[in-house]
Amino acid sequence: MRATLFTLEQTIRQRRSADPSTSYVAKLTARGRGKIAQKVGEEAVEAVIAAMAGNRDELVGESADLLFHLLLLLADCDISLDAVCDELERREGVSGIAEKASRPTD
Ligand SMILES: N=c1c2ncn([C@@H]3O[C@H](COP(=O)(O)OP(=O)(O)OP(=O)(O)O)[C@@H](O)[C@H]3O)c2ncn1[C@@H]1O[C@H](COP(=O)(O)O)[C@@H](O)[C@H]1O
Repeated sequence: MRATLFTLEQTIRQRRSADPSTSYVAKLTARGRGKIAQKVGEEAVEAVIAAMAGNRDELVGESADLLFHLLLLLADCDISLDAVCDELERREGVSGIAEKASRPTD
């Protein structure tokens, strides 16, 4: 999975400057960060709807759409997938319950 996402990240970075008439990545990039962010939100909602409907095939497809558009947004913000993976690795073995309990209270 990680290799697939890294390959897709590279493809996205290469396609950002392609001809928008032949590249969806270039076309959406040209529409601006707000539009890319909006697509991430839409795909997330579609994934949630598929999950709640119990539609596994739909959820797989919408999850792929979501990951693709998230990578596009990260590329637009010049944030590498490596940075996100590093953050996830930093969290490995730390229970979400324990982490939340250790936060300073306001
Ligand atoms: N993984 C994907 C991928 N997943 C989804 N999509 C496109 O994302 C778009 C999302 O479709 P939607 O119906 O949600 O959106 P839309 O048709 O733009 O509709 P509106 O936003 O206008 O309402 C579709 O055009 C899909 O084809 C993708 N387009 C490209 N890739 C990868 O990116 C590479 C480069 O693509 P190009 O830049 O198009 O060459 C490809 O080789 C693929 O590996």
